[in-house]
Amino acid sequence: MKNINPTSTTAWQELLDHYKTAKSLNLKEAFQNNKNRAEELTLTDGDFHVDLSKNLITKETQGKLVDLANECRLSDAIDSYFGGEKINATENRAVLHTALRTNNTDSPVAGNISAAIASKEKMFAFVDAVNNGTITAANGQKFNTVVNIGIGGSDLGPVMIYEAMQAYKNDLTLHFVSNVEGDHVEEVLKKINPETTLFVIVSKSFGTQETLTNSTTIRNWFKEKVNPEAVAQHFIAVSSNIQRAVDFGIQEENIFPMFDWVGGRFSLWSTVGMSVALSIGSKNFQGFLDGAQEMDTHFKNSSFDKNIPVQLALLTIWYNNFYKAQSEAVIPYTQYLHRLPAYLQQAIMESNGKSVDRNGDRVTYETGNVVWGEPGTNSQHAFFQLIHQGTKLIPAQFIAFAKAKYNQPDHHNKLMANFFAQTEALMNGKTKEEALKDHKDSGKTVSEIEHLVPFQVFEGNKPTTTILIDELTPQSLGKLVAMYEHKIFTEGVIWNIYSYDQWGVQLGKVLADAILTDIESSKSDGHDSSTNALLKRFYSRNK
Ligand SMILES: O=P(O)(O)OC[C@H]1O[C@H](O)[C@H](O)[C@@H](O)[C@@H]1O
Repeated sequence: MKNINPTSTTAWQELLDHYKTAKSLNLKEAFQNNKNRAEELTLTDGDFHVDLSKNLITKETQGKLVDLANECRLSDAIDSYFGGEKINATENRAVLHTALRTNNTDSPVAGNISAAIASKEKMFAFVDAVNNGTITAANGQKFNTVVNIGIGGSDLGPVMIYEAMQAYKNDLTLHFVSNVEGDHVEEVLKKINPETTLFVIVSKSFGTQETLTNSTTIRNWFKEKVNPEAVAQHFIAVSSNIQRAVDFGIQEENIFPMFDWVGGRFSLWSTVGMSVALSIGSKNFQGFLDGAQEMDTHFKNSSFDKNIPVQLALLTIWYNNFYKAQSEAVIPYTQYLHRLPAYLQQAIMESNGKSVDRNGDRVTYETGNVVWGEPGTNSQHAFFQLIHQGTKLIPAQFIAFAKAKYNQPDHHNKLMANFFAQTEALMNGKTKEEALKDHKDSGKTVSEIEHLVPFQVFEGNKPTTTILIDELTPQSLGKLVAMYEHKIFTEGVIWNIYSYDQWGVQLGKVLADAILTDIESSKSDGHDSSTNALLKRFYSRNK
């Protein structure tokens, strides 16, 4: 991939100029002045309807942002991405999570795709056998519980999908143990019957402290509760480090390989999805992969002005680098997606939280957007106040599904009414006149009204993107997640950073190990005075 500093492009300079006038865009007026605005700024792909028109852009802005993508050679970068070039240059690896969801082996990465298919088939054979009772617990009973032991990409994706796919799950109950906190593991062990539980240890490296600590504790507990011989039937592993998994005591046939060309935070399509596949069945898991493939095709083949991930990424660049927005919100209007923001936090912030460009130089512009969110309508009763009336610009993506899973029209209509009302209200705000009107016949005095009105005026003009999808299914969920993956990729290309390493996380691991050695010998004098005092306090109170 070419190393192009985005700020040195002509398009960037033009965007800087354009911003001087564009920043006074008033959305309400823009809609009044252009009856076709919604149509002109809406993108569709099958069941996805993505309305960008309530954003602080015009067709001209969009054109200039597309020029930026072209100058940054996004097209070549997409070819390198799907073509298996080692775009994760600092780790000398290709980035091929897209190879996990295609059956088309007529591709420059046919070898990777064939390996992915073989590994998926092994996973599906196991999933089907557990689901139909061919593979059983050591006592011959059907497994009724699965515990996924993993962290980061080996946890957040599977949890998010499991929660999202509740309407598709079978009678297996899943639990997730991720945090190294002993209390987390204890709380899960309290709820399960080891005799009918399958434990899935998920660790790409099989070297992550939290996962190995939890796995060891659970295995010891299991040996005591059941018997040591039964470990072979009750513990399986997903890893790219087969040897370490074997050394841990997992039978080789129960190790499901993953590949070094799939990054942890993009691995939910691989055998990392084992627990989820067990719970929704292989057919639904295949639907999830198929949906992602639909988005891959859309991303590869659509012109940039009609390309959903590209346009979403360009909006992020526009707000982040020109409006200087600090964060963006993702608000799914369904409880099923309550873990989507947490999942996206890793995918987005671990990928693009970088301050060094591809030449190894410190960037001179903002990268990596902060992302956060919670489901609507709950979040309306929590942090929406700040989006409506705070001082910060928080562009928000609103996601909803036209069709609900259960026939509760009263609920669904109310949910959707809120969904539409919020983006409209964020855009329109409330003028002084409108606020005054609300007090008509209120019985309040003029001075009481005048005192209140300034607090009840909303500036409006708050940007939102509406993503309206037909229905939450394995297919549409896969498509949605892939949409964000390609958005992340596009941002990384334009920011000229490496999106697929995470050296900052490694540093945290090393430092924790050093302090652990101190804690194990009750040492509290090797650090700064704050850390030394905190260690002392911990020793004295942990009794
Ligand atoms: O799957 P593992 O090798 O155990 O890694 C788990 C996690 O470790 C680190 O936190 C990485 O930054 C994550 O990207 C990864 O998902």
